[in-house]
Amino acid sequence: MSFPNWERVVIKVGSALIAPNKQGCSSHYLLSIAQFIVRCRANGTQVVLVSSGSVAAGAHLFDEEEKTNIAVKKAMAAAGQTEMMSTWDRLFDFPSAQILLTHADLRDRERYVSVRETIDTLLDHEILPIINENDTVTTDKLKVGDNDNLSAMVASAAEADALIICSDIDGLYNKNPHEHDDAEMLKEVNSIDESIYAMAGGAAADGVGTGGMRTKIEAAEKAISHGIDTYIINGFTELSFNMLLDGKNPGTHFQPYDKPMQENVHWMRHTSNAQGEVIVESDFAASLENDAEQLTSSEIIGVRGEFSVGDTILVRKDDGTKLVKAKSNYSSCLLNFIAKQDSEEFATEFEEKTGPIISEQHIANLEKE
Ligand SMILES: Nc1ncnc2c1ncn2[C@@H]1O[C@H](COP(=O)(O)OP(=O)(O)O)[C@@H](O)[C@H]1O
Ligand SMILES: N[C@@H](CCC(=O)OP(=O)(O)O)C(=O)O
Repeated sequence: MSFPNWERVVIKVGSALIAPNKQGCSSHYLLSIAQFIVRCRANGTQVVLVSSGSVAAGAHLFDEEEKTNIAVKKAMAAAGQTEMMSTWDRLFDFPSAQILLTHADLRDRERYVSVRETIDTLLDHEILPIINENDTVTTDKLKVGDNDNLSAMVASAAEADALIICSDIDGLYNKNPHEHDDAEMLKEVNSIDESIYAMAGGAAADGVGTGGMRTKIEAAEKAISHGIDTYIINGFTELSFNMLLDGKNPGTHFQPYDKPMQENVHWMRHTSNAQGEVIVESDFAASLENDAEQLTSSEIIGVRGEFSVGDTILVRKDDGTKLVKAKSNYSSCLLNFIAKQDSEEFATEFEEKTGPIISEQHIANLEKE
């Protein structure tokens, strides 16, 4: 077998590979990853690196007892980030570039497109983008929270062919192998459902990782629905990378969808956050995916939250069933106003002039959830 015909890959590297002993960065495990990146580039495959490890790398600069403090964690990330970047940079004889992102940068369509353009431009100039979450500025509302999901969002934004998640374990097991001796590894996952999520536990309490397998499966789900081949592999061993270069699967492979979601629909479904909700009657029967214009103000029984024109909203039934996420052509203020009008004629006329509340080309269907 030979190296897959990937034009672009995203490689995600977990904290344990960068700062294994919580004593600053070590290049011990990074050498074989760096070598893999060099070989990919030599094969004509563009590489984007999503690297964790800033918190773990900066940890040794702070006292043990203060490490649970949020401000100190952010300081650890700020200090560790420079060390992590310089460790990677020393391993390459080509330039690298640092991109620090929060969820706020990705759920805003303009900023998302801007991130994508920057990644494209760096790759066109043979510069290696190295991406991490901007932990220093994030709050609960702004953050992605783990680099597994971040790497899937980046892989989608970059239109990558493959996402390779390098971890401290061989792949996904049917139960946490650190807790169950009889755990068995899955080589191939053809679809992700609740039974797959049920296998996944969190990160080890005494480890440096965040999210464990659950966030890796979330990432895989995001990536495969965009048609991206996804692997969870053991980044400690060079064999994993040699196998990938030979076109073999060294860990768990997640089969991408045959019919991937369109890029803007995928962004709405998996990256964008709903800024507000529009509630319709429980017996609302129209399929908004096929006919978005069925959502008129006369169907709306409630508007929740504040949103502006162009923001993503969630349309759900009164009984809680989620229908679609969609781009709103109206602000919450205006929708509230027309939904409260007694005269249906007024509302119909208004919408005829102003256009539909949501449009078909900006909808992600959630009915199967
Ligand atoms: N079903 C499972 N299969 C494999 N690992 C699991 C499973 N459930 C929980 N884990 C834990 O997830 C860890 C990997 O995730 P994490 O610590 O977040 O690493 P990383 O830093 O690579 O993101 C494993 O070391 C293991 O402790
Ligand atoms: N942004 C954080 C990493 C968060 C994270 O997801 O860590 P990991 O589970 O090791 O990939 C950092 O740089 O420390």
